[in-house]
Amino acid sequence: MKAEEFPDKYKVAVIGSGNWGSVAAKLIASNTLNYNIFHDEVRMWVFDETLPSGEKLSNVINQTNINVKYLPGIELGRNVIADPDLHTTVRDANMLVFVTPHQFVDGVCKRLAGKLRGDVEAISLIKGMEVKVDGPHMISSVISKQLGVNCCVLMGANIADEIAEEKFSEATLGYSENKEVAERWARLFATPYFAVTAIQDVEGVELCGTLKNVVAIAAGFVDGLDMGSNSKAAIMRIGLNEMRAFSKRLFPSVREDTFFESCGVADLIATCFGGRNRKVAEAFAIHGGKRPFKELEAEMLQGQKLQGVSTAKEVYEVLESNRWFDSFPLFRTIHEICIGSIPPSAIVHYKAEVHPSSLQQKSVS
Ligand SMILES: NC(=O)c1ccc[n+]([C@@H]2O[C@H](COP(=O)([O-])OP(=O)(O)OC[C@H]3O[C@@H](n4cnc5c(N)ncnc54)[C@H](O)[C@@H]3O)[C@@H](O)[C@H]2O)c1
Ligand SMILES: O=P(O)(O)OC[C@H](O)CO
Repeated sequence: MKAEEFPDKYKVAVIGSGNWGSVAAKLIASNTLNYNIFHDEVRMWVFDETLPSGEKLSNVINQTNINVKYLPGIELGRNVIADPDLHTTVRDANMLVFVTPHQFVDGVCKRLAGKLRGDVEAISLIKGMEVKVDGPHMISSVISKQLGVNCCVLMGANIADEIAEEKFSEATLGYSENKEVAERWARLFATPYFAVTAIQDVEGVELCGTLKNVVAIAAGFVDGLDMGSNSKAAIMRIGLNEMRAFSKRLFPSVREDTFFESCGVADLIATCFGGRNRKVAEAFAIHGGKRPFKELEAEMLQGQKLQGVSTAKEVYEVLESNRWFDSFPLFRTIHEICIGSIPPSAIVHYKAEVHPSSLQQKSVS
């Protein structure tokens, strides 16, 4: 079925083919076959690479229907077509799913600007933010502004490998205005094992997904130091409070109940127990902070990317430029540990600091 033969049907393209990108393509591909409103074919952009066998990853995906590097052992669906060319991937599409690691999205958008259909809707599955000279920018707004498109977000307690095996999980779809568009996205993703709830709070949903990766780094430090469950629970509680306070300072419109959706407390729990950020941060602490994250990431994740370390830096830059350090001691400490300024054990000592301002309160005039 060619897109030009059925102009009224929605045509989906997935931009990104890592661990979560491949699972997203699998979920979507099952639904484009199920629902008549979508074209069957799902084109997935592959940032191509040569495998140890000498073959191109995109060719192997098309021959085997499996992303052998980022999601081995899982069939994506025969209607998923891997495409190493970004422009042919999006050429006919009017539903674009962005799912690259966050550090690459700016470059991808620059290449796409002016090359899209006029009726494009976008959704971001990317957990991260960008800090530019004029301040922080959520990834959905980078996509929105650079491409002139509306952009929803989909976040949640979604460890990709578990969803690939069709184990039940939930996700939160954040939208700003158009409920009909949000419902179309929900229909594209939802399956009996992947429950999607749409809420009108795009910034809140995206900030939850972004900031929980920073807290997961702290949870990994606690695990690496073998501090036990009480310390880990304390770090997660303090982290959730800082997530909420930071989100509300950036966007006062962020809704309180968003933190109780899958994108909030549930993703925090999933990531602090089962995620890659936790795992690599644990190794960092076991090595006493002596082996840099970049080295551990390359060794342990085999091409998959951490988001929490760079997000911790981006959050730190926001705290610094706004003089917010006093209100976010955990976020501040996490970044300082990541860059080696203080040891991993500082993760539970930051609260013991005595600030000059607290001493002043006791002085008698
Ligand atoms: N993996 C998960 O469990 C999971 C779940 C939910 C959300 N997410 C989020 O989804 C986003 C994507 O994560 P992922 O797991 O699909 O990716 P990943 O961690 O598997 O990253 C690897 C991908 O990055 C690509 N890449 C490498 N260099 C590139 C470049 N210069 N330009 C463009 N692409 C390049 C690789 O080709 C590969 O597709 C992240 O923001 C992540 O936080 C991940
Ligand atoms: O593996 P992580 O730490 O990147 O986390 C994966 C997902 O974001 C969990 O929802």
